[in-house]
Amino acid sequence: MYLKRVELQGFKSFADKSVIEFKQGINGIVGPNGCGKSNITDAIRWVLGEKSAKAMRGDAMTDVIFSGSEDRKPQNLAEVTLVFDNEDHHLEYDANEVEITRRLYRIDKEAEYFINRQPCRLKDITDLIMDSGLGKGSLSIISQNSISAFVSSKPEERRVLFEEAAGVAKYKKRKRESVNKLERTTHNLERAEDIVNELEKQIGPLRRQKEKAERYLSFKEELQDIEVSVLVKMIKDHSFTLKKLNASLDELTQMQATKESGMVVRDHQSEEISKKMYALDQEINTLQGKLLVAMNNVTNLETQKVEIDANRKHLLESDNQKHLEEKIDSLKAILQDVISEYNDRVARLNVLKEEKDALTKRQADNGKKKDQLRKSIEDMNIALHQSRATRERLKDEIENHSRYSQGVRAILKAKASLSGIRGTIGDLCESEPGYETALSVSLGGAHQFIITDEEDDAKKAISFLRHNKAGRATFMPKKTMKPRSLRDHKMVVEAMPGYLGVMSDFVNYPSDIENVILNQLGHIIVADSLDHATMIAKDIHHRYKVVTCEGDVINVGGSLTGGSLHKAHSPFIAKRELEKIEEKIKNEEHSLNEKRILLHESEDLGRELSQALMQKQMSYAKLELVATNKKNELGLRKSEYEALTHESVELEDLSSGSTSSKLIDELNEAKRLRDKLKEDIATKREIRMGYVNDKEAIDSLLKQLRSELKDLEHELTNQKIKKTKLESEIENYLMRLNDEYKMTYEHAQSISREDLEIDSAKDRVRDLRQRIASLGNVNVEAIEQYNEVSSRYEELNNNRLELIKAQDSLLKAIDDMDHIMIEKFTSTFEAINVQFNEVFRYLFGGGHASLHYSDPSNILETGIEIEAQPPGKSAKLHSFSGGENALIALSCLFAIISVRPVPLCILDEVEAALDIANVERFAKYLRQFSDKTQFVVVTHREGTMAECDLLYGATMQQKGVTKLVSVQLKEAVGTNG
Ligand SMILES: Nc1ncnc2c1ncn2[C@@H]1O[C@H](COP(=O)(O)OP(=O)(O)OP(=O)(O)O)[C@@H](O)[C@H]1O
Repeated sequence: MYLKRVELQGFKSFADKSVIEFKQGINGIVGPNGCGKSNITDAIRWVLGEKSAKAMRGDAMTDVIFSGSEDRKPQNLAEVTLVFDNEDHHLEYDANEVEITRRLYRIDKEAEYFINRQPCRLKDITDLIMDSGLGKGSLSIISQNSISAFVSSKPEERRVLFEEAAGVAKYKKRKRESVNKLERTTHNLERAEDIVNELEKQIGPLRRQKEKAERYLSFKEELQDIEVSVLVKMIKDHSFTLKKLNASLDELTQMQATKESGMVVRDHQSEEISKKMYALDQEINTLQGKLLVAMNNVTNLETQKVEIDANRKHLLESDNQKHLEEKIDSLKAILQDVISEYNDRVARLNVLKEEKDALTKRQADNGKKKDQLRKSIEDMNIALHQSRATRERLKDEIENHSRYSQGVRAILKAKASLSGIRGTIGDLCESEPGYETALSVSLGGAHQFIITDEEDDAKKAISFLRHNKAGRATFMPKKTMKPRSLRDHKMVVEAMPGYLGVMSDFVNYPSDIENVILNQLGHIIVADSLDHATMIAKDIHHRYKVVTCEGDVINVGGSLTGGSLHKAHSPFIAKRELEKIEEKIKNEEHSLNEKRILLHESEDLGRELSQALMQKQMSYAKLELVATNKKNELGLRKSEYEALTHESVELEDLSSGSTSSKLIDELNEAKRLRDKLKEDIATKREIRMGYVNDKEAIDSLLKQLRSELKDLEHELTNQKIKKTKLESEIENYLMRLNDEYKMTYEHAQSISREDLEIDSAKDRVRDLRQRIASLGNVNVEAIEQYNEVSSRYEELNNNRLELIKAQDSLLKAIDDMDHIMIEKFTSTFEAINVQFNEVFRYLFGGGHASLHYSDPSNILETGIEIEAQPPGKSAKLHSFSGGENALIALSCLFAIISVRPVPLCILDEVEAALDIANVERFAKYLRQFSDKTQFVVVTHREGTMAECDLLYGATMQQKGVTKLVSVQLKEAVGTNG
């Protein structure tokens, strides 16, 4: 490696661009004082990284910029480039030629550095030349001043040269870096240890808190897992029991109602029977009065007849023949009476038969009527049952929202625990009669939209649905919703045929939700027919929806929707249907009651008819016996008559020829009346007896019913208490699910465990609750805090261990470097020491010199002492002459170069103080080393010039501006001269 070229511009006295080519060997620069020779050495030192303005012989670094002369203006920029031949790659740079440039601007004092024209940092330059022999402290640039100061300088200052020669600068720099690093590492380690200690203090209590929190969370988790399942199971069991209880309650209520209505009916029946019995008693009394009269009448008539019969008997029994005619007449009269009585009985028998037949027929007719009534009551019962089932289904649809989506149902169920939920549009409004279908199609699915008080209520409800995975719902905060209307089109449509109004006109709703209703329905037109609807829609350019009462829709934009509507899907239609079915049930119940009354009447009549028939049959049988007796008597009288008259007579002849006596007719009539009254009284008594039995049966039934009803009421009260208890327990379980676990029952069901044994699960819940309570205050955040602190602790502890490792390896590296440096330094020092003595002896022509460590115990920092004894003199450095000092310094310089050759050495008038003989010796040394070291020598001495391979003469042809020209030795001597 050697310096090929120096290019300067604007640097000190080099105002113009100057290029100085150098060769290997010895390059001399000569010229008169002050013409700028040393500025070249300054330029080289500057590029190689000099940072001291003083070393550059100025006050500030900008002093290196050409400051102007009489004829030239100052310049703003100084730039110097050194071009090195690097074919041997002495400089660790992958190029055969290395250009190093430094530039400085006056105005902003900005410095720029380049290596091979690539911008770089100053450090890159110092790193590049380090250990190349060109670095700071090397022998590359030695001035007259430094030569003369060498001997008198401090031993420690001198050491720098030896270090450079020993090539330990690199290690020293690395050591310095390592030491700095070690300091930083130690500092960091101390800090890390402080923090680690601090964290160790925190981590213990935090760990305990964290473990407590973890126990708490694990208990909580297990508690939730079990308790949710327990609650679900309890709700399920309770609901099942409640369902059964409800069914039983329904049955009991039904029974109660049946018994109550049975009682009312029986009471009424009993009362009716009492009335009838009273009426019968009245009738019987009257009849008995009449019977008494009739019986007296019969007795009177019979007495008269007995007298007549006695007279006749007397006449017949007398033996007087002259009275035979009278006897025959008397017997004939008797016979006629018997015939008359017999005929009367036969006639009465016939009447009784007719009456009996009539009663039998009436009884049969009444029986048929009863059957018909029973049949129609049965049919009406079935119809009523169906109507009631329809009513229950509709009620269930309306009350349990079975048609609503899952999300809407979940919100309505949890309504009590959520704030501001008013209900669905479908629940809150009702249509005017006849507009149910129109309202249904107008709202569509919006009847499920949930109205809330505030927007916040809707947000909370949505987060509730999300948390419980309970589906979706649409919410309409009543304060946020904006009402809609037909605006300017209202006037137009109002005048159109078939326009009935806007949908909201036909809806009843609470006043506070008006905005919501107007938002949904305020802009929907209702028309009376599809034709009119089409016309209206066309006229308003299909801007608004038009609906008809039949449910046809003309949508915004003009599309049409229509057809039949599934009624069950509309809450409004369902409500109307419910009203209708209620009315129907009322009518059916009324008709059923009427039929039941008719049946009772028919049953009563049946009973009366059968009693009357029975009496008739008894009367008939009695009369039949009387008629037979009369017939026998008649035979007897006829025989008596034939015996008396000695002739056979036909009864018809006797009866036709005679007229019945008035008495017999009266008697017959009296007996008929008496028998009739008796029969009537008997019939009425039998009926009354029937009523008595009925009343007794009814009264005993009433008694039984009353007692059963009492039992029923008691049972109902018990079951209602049970029901209330069950409901409140279910409510309580649901609240717990909601409050403690923020869950809907449906969600809880989806995650609950089926495999739990309920009693042991309940025990576990109790146990866990106790454990949680016994934990006291728990800081759940401690887990996060502990994790943070512990990971920080771990990180810092690792860091600390890394730092300790780094510290160890730095210490080892420093130790290694110290060993290398000591080894290199001592070996180099010793070699230089030997050479120093030799060069000294040569330059001084005898004597001896040596180098010593000022502190042998500390090779790494020891200074270098010089001991020199020129021939015949004592060894005291300060007493040497200037020339001797220079010779000693040069001895050392050459000793060093001989041990560790440098590629470039710039010597600025170092031999100025030597005598001619010594200048020559000096020059010879230069020649001796010039094959390994390139010399640039600034000199005034001819002896030196004579050894130069190339000579430059510095001139100032223009005042203050240096120019360099190549000169021959003779010229050079002249120039200096
Ligand atoms: N910034 C600058 N601008 C212009 N000229 C400068 C600047 N700095 C120094 N000089 C001039 O450079 C000259 C000194 O140059 P230098 O020291 O290189 O001379 P020299 O040839 O080595 O002299 P000697 O032989 O006496 O050592 C002075 O005349 C000084 O005015």
